[in-house]
Amino acid sequence: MAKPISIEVWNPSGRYRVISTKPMPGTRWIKLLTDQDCRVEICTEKKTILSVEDILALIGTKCDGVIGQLTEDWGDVLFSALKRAGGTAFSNMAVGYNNVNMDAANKNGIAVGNTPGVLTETTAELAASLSLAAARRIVEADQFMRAGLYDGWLPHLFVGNLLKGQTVGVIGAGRIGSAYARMMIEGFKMNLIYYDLYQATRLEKFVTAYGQFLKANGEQPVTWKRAATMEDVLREADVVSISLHPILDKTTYHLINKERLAIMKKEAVLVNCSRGPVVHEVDLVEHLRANPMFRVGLDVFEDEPYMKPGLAEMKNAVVVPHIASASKWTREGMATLAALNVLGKIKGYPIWHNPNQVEPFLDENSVPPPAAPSIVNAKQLGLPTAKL
Ligand SMILES: NC(=O)c1ccc[n+]([C@@H]2O[C@H](COP(=O)([O-])OP(=O)(O)OC[C@H]3O[C@@H](n4cnc5c(N)ncnc54)[C@H](O)[C@@H]3O)[C@@H](O)[C@H]2O)c1
Ligand SMILES: O=C(O)[C@H](O)CO
Repeated sequence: MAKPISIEVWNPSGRYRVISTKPMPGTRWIKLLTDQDCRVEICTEKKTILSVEDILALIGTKCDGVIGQLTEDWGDVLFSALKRAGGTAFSNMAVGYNNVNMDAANKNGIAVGNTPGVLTETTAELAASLSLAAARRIVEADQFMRAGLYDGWLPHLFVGNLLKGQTVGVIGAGRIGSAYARMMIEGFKMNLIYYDLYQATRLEKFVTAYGQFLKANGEQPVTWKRAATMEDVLREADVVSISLHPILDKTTYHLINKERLAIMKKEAVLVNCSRGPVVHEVDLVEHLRANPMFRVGLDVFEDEPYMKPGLAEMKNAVVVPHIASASKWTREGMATLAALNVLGKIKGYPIWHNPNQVEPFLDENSVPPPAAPSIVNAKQLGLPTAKL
């Protein structure tokens, strides 16, 4: 489109022009901006993914900050246009920011925000749901019922995997990976093996304490192990969940490929709620085809919104459209954090000291702290941090 036509404007006389490239859930984020002298323009175009040209037209000649989406390509073209328009702030409405070229943002002096924490539990719950759905063949069984194929209980009908006492593997035991691990350990009494560049001390302490609790109650205690290599996790785990860092670089791109799939158990479950390109999807389809008892739960895909040929036909794959953070509370909270990131930078507020603790910004009954909740390039831009 030459110029976006559908724009919803809030507080037209506001001093700072803030654009949201999509309508976002809730209205708190709009009020927080308009209360602080922002004119908020929301692009309401029906098109799902805006192109760079679309966003350039939105930015125009005067724009202080933009709230964008993970589907958009934020590189030098957009950041330099934002800079020319007088802008200093951009925030993804997402914790992951692999759609953002950080070098370009730094070069143009644009602060880049993300939305950690608020989506941790929601995303972990979806990863747990996919683990169960895949292990217990829920989607396959549902389709079978709806097709009218059920003609009575059978000993072999949709036999799946028991989770209790099995080993859950987590690759990337950060916020989401640790929350997922706790759900699987507490809920299904699974043992843990994880791989991360850093030690997940709190998670280890939790598993130790829970194991002691189970033992004191006469139950089999759960255990944990920090793996020396990712291969150890793949080899030992019955259910593996990937919950890695946002940056897709040579350490995370196609991390799960033919060779690594081959070392997994034949009846393992693999869940990906991180980013699609972490898994070599063509190799995965081949592996699913050759190993019908191997199952996968996918929220993300290598070439979203598309799936690689063959994946849709695989009965041993459960696929959902990137909905891991899709609970009402979380999505409204993500919108709030993204808006406050942009607002904080525009107003010259300091950066919040701990992006793992963003609760004070999410309490609807109080005024949020005068800070930008999470700016990922604060250090590079020399922005001050504050504990308020
Ligand atoms: N599917 C979704 O809707 C959805 C929702 C939220 C987050 N995500 C994705 O999940 C990611 C994780 O989010 P988070 O809040 O848990 O982030 P986080 O930073 O708390 O955790 C990421 C963990 O990965 C580890 N890590 C990074 N590179 C690694 C490597 N090469 N090998 C092993 N471990 C590595 C980090 O040390 C860290 O502990 C996000 O960046 C995003 O891409 C997806
Ligand atoms: O990175 C993220 O936040 C997700 O992919 C969307 O919630």
